[in-house]
Amino acid sequence: MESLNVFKTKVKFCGNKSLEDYEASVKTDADYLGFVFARSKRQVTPDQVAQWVALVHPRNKRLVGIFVNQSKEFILHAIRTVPLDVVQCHGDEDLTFIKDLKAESDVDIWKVIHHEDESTVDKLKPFLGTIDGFVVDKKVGNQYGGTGTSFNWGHIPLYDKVSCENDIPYLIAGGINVETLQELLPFSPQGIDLSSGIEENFAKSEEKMNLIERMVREHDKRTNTR
Ligand SMILES: O=C(O)c1ccccc1NCC(=O)[C@H](O)[C@H](O)COP(=O)(O)O
Repeated sequence: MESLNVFKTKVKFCGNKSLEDYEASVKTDADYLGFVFARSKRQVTPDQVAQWVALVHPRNKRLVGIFVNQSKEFILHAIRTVPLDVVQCHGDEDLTFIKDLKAESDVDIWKVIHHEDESTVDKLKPFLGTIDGFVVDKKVGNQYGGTGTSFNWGHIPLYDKVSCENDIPYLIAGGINVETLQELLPFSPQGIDLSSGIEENFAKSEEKMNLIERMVREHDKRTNTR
């Protein structure tokens, strides 16, 4: 019988920007698949994603829409078009915006915090009690995500504490790939979120995704048997 306290690191494969990317990600054991509806080299439209999901069932995965400072009307349109489970607000959206969005939709709302220093964690405070989860990422210039750049992971315990105290999940994002994951796993983040690190020639690589999953599973096995 499985122990009740088995810990499973959540995995999100983000930035699926073609049917081929989506099909490759669906085959994995990831918990979440992400689609960037914001301006980006990975930008997709709600209509495109709706077509892919109609063609290939997402199995047991939760679908996450990524938005950066976009209108509430556009986000609600995306929710009506794609069976999204989560809206990830990846820009400078404030509490009023998130409360309005929550009032008009029944999806989970995650807020992204861009880590700068140890005080960044305080930026989460106003959102606690409203958001359903958060993602910690790294902003580079005016690029809000998908940069392949990581922040100082020594600060993860600060975010972990907020997550435990408020009983909300979080993912660590930014610059995670098959090499850097070795340095990240000792911090035992609750979940990881990857985009550039699972690409090869700008397409999702099944090989990289499988390797990432294997590394995470081995880490979980070690942690759970400690
Ligand atoms: O992936 C993008 O192009 C992107 C653009 C603008 C905002 C967010 C974006 N991605 C959202 C994600 O959740 C990524 O997984 C996260 O930023 C990590 O990206 P990476 O450093 O490339 O792994």
